[in-house]
Amino acid sequence: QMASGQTLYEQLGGKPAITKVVHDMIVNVAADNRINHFFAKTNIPHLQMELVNQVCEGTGGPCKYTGLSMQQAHKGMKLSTADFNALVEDLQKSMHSNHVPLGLQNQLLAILAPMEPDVVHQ
Ligand code: HEM
Repeated sequence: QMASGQTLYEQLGGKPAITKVVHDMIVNVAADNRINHFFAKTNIPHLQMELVNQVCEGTGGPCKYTGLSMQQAHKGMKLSTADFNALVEDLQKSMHSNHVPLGLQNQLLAILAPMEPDVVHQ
């Protein structure tokens, strides 16, 4: 998405801002009893690094996501749409507290939403 010649990556504030939003989302997930059990054995710094690169690349930034496919990454977790929506809420809370404008929030969510079929019921 280009608006006023800027990528969504640039409009979000680049890698520092994306790193902050992803970090605070993970903090929200850790406090979210609906879904935090899924992350009990997860290497959180690694997950954060992968997520930042994924969001950076997906929004037009100069990064390369090197992790697993979304289907592979969530295989065997048997995630539901409710789990997916809980994580999205935790991301929205993070974007809100980091003062990401609603239009940009919705653009990022529109990039993530199509991944749902690869994440849930795997
Ligand atoms: C659009 C939504 C989502 C995206 C973009 C996403 C992205 C990712 C990425 C990039 C990884 C790292 C893959 C790797 O290590 O190579 C990952 C791992 C993981 N995801 Fe997601 N994810 C999403 C939804 C969810 C949901 C809804 C849950 C659970 C409620 C979840 C739980 C996990 C867990 C537990 C891991 C770590 C697995 C491990 O310990 O290695 N994800 N995800």
